[in-house]
Amino acid sequence: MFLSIKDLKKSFGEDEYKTEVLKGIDFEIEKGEICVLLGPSGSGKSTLLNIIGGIDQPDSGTITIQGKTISTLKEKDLTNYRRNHLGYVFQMYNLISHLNVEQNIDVGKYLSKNPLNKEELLQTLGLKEHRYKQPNQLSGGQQQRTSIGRAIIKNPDLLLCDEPTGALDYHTSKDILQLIEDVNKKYGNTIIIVTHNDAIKDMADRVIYLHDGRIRENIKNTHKIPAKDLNW
Ligand SMILES: Nc1ncnc2c1ncn2[C@@H]1O[C@H](COP(=O)(O)OP(=O)(O)OP(=O)(O)O)[C@@H](O)[C@H]1O
Repeated sequence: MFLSIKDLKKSFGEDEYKTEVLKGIDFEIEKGEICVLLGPSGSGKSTLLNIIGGIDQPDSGTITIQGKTISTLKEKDLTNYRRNHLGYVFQMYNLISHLNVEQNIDVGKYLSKNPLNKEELLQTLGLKEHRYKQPNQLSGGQQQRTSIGRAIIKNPDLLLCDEPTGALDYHTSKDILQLIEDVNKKYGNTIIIVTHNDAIKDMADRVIYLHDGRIRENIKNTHKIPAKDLNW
């Protein structure tokens, strides 16, 4: 199994201010799967993604990725884990404003021992003719393409996407979802997408519904459809 999560718990605050956000999460993801994480606002999706991404620590429980338990790693090993295995895509792109498209993608490249070919990736991303533009000269979709490029150039085993289409209109969202699908097909990365958009579940291999800090449903989708055919 590529990713295995067992009895993961997390709370914030103390004593009477304590909120249990994850109340015992168990699931597994196979290598190369696209997993969509759905659930109402406040159900714990981002908290779970941040723990898998090594940005936050659980109170208890284990996360194992390719046989390595990451939930007990110390800071230095956690940094190496993030650097060598993870890519992160956020709703708000988080590009560096004074760097152009290519330089922003290079930020990811420098972090890797084994980066993908940049020319080929720029082609896949549809960014070749925009490579010398700065973020403020790009549309939202082009900015998100750049941020996916930055995350994917190091060829991470695991790509974590937190509301990757949250700031985009319908057509641009579908473009970005198709790009995520292309990347998954071409490079075989395992992908977790957190979203409020229920329609995205149809392109996933696995759909997990969180509700109030617990998994309400964990479904293997055997009839997934191409991102271009999604409708909402
Ligand atoms: N650093 C923190 N300190 C205190 N409470 C937090 C912290 N991070 C998250 N929470 C709380 O944990 C709960 C779950 O938040 P989380 O962001 O994981 O939910 P979510 O399902 O991603 O929500 P949304 O869909 O609105 O982004 C919320 O009640 C939130 O207020």
